[in-house]
Amino acid sequence: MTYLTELKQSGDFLSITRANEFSLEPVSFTLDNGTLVEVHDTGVIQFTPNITTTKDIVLSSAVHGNETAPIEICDELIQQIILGKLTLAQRVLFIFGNPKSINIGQRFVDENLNRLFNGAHNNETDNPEKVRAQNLEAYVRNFFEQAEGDRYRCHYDLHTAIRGSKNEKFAVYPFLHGKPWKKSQLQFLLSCGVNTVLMMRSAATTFSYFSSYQFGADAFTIELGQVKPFGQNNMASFAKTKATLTALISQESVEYKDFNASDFELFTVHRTINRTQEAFSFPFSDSAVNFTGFSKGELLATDGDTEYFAEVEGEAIIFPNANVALGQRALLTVVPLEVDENFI
Ligand SMILES: O=C(O)CCC(=O)N[C@@H](CCC(=O)O)C(=O)O
Ligand SMILES: [Zn+2]
Repeated sequence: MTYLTELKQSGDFLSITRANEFSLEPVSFTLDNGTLVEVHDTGVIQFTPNITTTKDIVLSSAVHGNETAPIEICDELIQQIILGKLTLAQRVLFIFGNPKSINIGQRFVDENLNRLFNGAHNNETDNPEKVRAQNLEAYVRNFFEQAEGDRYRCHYDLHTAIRGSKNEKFAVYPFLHGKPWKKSQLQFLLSCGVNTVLMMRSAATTFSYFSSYQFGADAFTIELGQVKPFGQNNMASFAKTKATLTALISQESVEYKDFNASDFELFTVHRTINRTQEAFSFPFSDSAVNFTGFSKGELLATDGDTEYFAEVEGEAIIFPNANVALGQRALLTVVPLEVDENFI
């Protein structure tokens, strides 16, 4: 096995992944502490401790290849596990989503991978991202379904945002189809340094929605800061996230700070604006940050002949991107949400 010796010695699964952009021969081996290591594919590595575990945890990064901070966090965790410096107490599946897009330093190669989940790939094979989405769905499904009994499932899909943000770290809570949001998850997020959460109000084709909807996992897209090239991330700003993830995977259980609604800024999606025309533009500059609020009646976007104006006072912009493919989301707007009876 060509890469096995290198992986055991260095723990550098990221470099092996980057050297194998589209596939990697599966291997498995056991660490001295008894943890089973299974490489399922390039960028997909599973750890199963040789003890009774209660949680199945998916940590994904590089679903967008230029979002490097999450990749660095997961790379460090994987190395620590393989080199025996971090002993796991739970089953963990790490995923580097799109290896070629890491290598070219771009959000994606042919198509945005994070719009292809939950079946949106249509089982088509016309580009590598569609193939990857199908394979990643299968790896996650196998990971969750091969563990027996009543187990806890979660999937944290780690990203960084294109723009700066008034609220530096924030999470997207996928649509739960009426099920209540969990305060315990907000406590986990707060421990990661994330105090801002957006509640989605419709189904999506994102990786986190897939795990939430299909497997009942506590799943989030987590935006940890702004996109930076490798080496330019201020890793100190991710210390709480890394420490919280480390505790999650290496402890039987984790205690978080008591829930207090005033610790959080919660938002709900007011609307989604898709780009339908080549001529799509925003009236604000590229330096306008996420969570910038607009006055009622202010122009938010122009899509061909259609102008979108803020419908409510303080309607705030999230993920504005005029360059998305036609038919895709170019802007979300959000309004504040109070903690109410929809939480357990
Ligand atoms: O900053 C941006 O414009 C995009 C950052 C990003 O990749 N966000 C995710 C959010 C996924 C979700 O809605 O759960 C994405 O757009 O895929
Ligand atoms: Zn992203």
